[in-house]
Amino acid sequence: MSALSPISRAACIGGGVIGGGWIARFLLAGIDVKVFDPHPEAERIVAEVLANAERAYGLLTGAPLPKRGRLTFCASLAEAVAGAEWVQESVPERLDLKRRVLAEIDAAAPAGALIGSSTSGLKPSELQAGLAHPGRLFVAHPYNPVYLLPLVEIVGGVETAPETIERAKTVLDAIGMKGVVIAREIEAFVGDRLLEALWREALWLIKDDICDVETLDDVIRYSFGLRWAQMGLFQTYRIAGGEAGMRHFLAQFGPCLQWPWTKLTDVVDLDEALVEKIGAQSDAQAGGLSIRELERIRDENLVGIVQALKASRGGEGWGAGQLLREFEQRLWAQAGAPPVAVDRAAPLELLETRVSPAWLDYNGHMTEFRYLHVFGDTTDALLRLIGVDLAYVEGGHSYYTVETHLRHLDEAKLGEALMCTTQILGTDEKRLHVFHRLFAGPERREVATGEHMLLHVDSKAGRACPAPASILAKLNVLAAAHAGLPRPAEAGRAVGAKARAAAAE
Ligand SMILES: NC(=O)C1=CN([C@@H]2O[C@H](COP(=O)(O)OP(=O)(O)OC[C@H]3O[C@@H](n4cnc5c(N)ncnc54)[C@H](O)[C@@H]3O)[C@@H](O)[C@H]2O)C=CC1
Ligand SMILES: C[N+](C)(C)CC(=O)CC(=O)[O-]
Repeated sequence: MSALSPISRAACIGGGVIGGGWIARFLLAGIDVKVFDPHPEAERIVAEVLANAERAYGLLTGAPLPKRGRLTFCASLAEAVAGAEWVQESVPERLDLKRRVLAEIDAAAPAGALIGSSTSGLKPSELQAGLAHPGRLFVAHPYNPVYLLPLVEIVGGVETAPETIERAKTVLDAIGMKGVVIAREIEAFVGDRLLEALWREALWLIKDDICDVETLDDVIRYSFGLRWAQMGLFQTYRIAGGEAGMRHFLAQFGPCLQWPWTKLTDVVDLDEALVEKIGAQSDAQAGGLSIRELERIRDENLVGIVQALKASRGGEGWGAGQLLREFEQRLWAQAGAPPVAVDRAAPLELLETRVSPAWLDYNGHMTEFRYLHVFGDTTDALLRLIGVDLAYVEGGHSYYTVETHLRHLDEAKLGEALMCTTQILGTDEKRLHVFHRLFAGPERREVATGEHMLLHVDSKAGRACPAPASILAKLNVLAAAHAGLPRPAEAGRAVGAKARAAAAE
């Protein structure tokens, strides 16, 4: 596969919550990562974050991700940054420490390397002061978990070169992230300005016993938290203004800002009593779940939300879901044909995926139409194998499925590995008759079969037509290899009538 990213080597300095997330993000984009973190348990911590990230990606997408990059832990910062094209600093949020570490990075990194800081609020101009090469330093402020949330605020300081910002954005966009360039540097940029305001107000509400932490979180997650994931603030309020939109909203609710509704500018005193109060309420709220367990629940929820957004607007996608759709399209376009032997007398192993949270129904298992989804993806893999790829489809021809027979044999549960095989039952110049078997879990239980008849079509004319010799030649190799296989006993049930009629046109 051709490279997904314009870079292939990154260094991560600091491998904690955010550094670990960056490491996973880079590795899963096929980028080799060298890490320096003096913490004695850095390798274990990173391995746990990476395991969660791989699990989340398995749930997030069935698109063919590039081969995972190589992870190396280094004994020194200089060793880690040697050869790196992007160095990401994620050490604790202290100006003196960051300046010292960034100076070391600047001295040791290759001349062309980009240097991003994960700082949540320190201005890039303060971070780059005194560096020998300040032009390549910028803030790349991500959101936790970095491997799932796509946003990175890109902030340049007074000495950052415009070309640095451009290059950073290009790399982030290529690996499925959304690099948003912040026009002017301020402390805490945009995201944390907003979050800090909410956070300050929340602390007052707890201190003043207006509610406990669980009630406060419920108020967010059952209401505006759901809205924010898909439309942010201003577009949400535009709709809340009714038919007159934003202007009416401002006229009606603007004056409230002068009322004593908020305490925003006062900072609560986080004394021992308040820290203990919040800590105890938070412990009770967690109900015994560990941080790693909470992370996995969070990740499943985020995956479900992004997938719902991917299905929005009739499948075009919206917001973070549209970004995922576009990323997956690039992955599929680069994927090429699946790496399988076409002349073996055995069903083809064309697809491996996992049961995603968004695929479950009220019975707690994979819902019925997702079986067709998986079989459809398998058919697409078969089509790419015979040369029916995106370019072929854009050229005006394709195969359309005209008849399907599904059999549901067993349940597939959340997160289970799925594997699909395909046997060619018959072909001619217009028809392609296939039989898929879907297996779940490590023991490969057969959970479904799908029998499908496809017709080669001229998509502009909307009618069946013979496939060209180049496609038929590949198809015939497969069909010949499968000709000696026993025909599945379940095949042939009421499949074929519609296709026969259409093929005869
Ligand atoms: N935790 C969060 O939600 C977010 C944090 N950030 C930013 O990311 C940065 C890191 O924060 P976290 O990952 O949360 O902190 P953390 O405490 O989880 O991780 C910091 C890591 O840096 C390592 N470290 C300390 N000194 C080092 C040095 N000299 N060289 C290399 N590694 C060193 C520590 O061993 C630790 O593993 C901060 O600037 C923070 O503001 C940004 C977005 C969100
Ligand atoms: C708390 N925080 C300031 C470190 C948070 C962030 O910077 C972004 C996030 O992930 O919420």
